[in-house]
Amino acid sequence: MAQNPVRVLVTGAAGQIGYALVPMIARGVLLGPNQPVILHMLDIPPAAESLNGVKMELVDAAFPLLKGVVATTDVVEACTGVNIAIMVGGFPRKEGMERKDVMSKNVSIYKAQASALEKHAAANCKVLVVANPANTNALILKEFAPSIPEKNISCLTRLDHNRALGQISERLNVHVSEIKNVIIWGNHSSTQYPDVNHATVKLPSGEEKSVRELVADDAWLNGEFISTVQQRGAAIIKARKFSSALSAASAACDHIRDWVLGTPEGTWVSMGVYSDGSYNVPAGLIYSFPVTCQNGEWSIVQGLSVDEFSRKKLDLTAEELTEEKALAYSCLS
Ligand SMILES: NC(=O)C1=CN([C@@H]2O[C@H](COP(=O)(O)OP(=O)(O)OC[C@H]3O[C@@H](n4cnc5c(N)ncnc54)[C@H](O)[C@@H]3O)[C@@H](O)[C@H]2O)C=CC1
Ligand SMILES: O=C([O-])CC(=O)C(=O)O
Repeated sequence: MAQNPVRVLVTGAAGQIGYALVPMIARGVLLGPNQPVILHMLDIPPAAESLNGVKMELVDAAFPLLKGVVATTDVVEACTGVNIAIMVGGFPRKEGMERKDVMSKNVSIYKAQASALEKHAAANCKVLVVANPANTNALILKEFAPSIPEKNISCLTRLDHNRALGQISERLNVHVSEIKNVIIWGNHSSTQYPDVNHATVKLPSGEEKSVRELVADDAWLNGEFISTVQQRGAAIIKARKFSSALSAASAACDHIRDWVLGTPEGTWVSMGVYSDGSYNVPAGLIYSFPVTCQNGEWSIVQGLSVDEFSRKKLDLTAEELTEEKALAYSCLS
């Protein structure tokens, strides 16, 4: 029997990530090749014409899985009945703006969109926030949508996770699919901590070996590797003059797909989720942890050892998130 279509909201759909993301969703990259979808696309009125152009291209692409498109500048229409919400729309930092100015704009956007989702989305809607500052936007969304379970609100750090896999793959000359269990801890910012202490590589013999052992260069792993992943977004902006879009869209699909369909046995991924105090990370932050997913629910992987070097890095990125949270709250008052 044909499956009912899933309604997927993409905000900021006329932007760069939106343009890369909506065809991936319509092709089945998000939810698999048998799951029909209806796309809801939201943008702001100045982008309405461009948004309509994206809708025209979706029609022209004649995607077999795409059962409908709602393209709108009305947040209520956009949120109505959605099962999955990918929040890409936001206010970017512009020349001469202070951090607080950007935070203040995004706090009011995420507050308003939280209310619309809470009132109009389908029950059990899963939310992924991509727009920066992603962790704190997700936290504001959670605060202003109290009836959406905190388990259903997350932010994107899968791009950083994939970037870490990419760096190890290049260094060891092994395919990314043979590497697993890197971790991104903390904020989607330059304080994030890409951690390979539990990561392994599957060798052609079938044996699994630790990344640290195979790289055999702690100075690189504790130095250049970390800073390369932390600064990758900035390096892409320098090279392309625009921020990452195709890799961000692809990571958003990876995040939702694993959340809904589950992570493979023995493998974890990184997701920004509401901290319950695991690993002594302050409760009440949206913080990136290693998670496994089953039956549409994530759980934080417990019991991993954290050495002194890592502890400092986990704390540093938590401190930044605590400061961001305070700044966001000061914008509300
Ligand atoms: N978490 C992550 O890994 C990553 C996050 N990002 C962030 O994703 C966001 C989007 O990036 P791009 O697509 O490159 O930006 P973009 O500027 O090309 O697109 C953003 C879109 O959002 C729209 N928008 C602005 N306010 C809105 C609102 N209130 N409601 C709905 N739409 C609204 C804009 O009109 C624009 O079309 C940025 O905040 C960027 O920093 C980018 C890459 C990776
Ligand atoms: O830095 C940016 O604006 C884009 C971003 O989040 C990333 O590429 O990780």
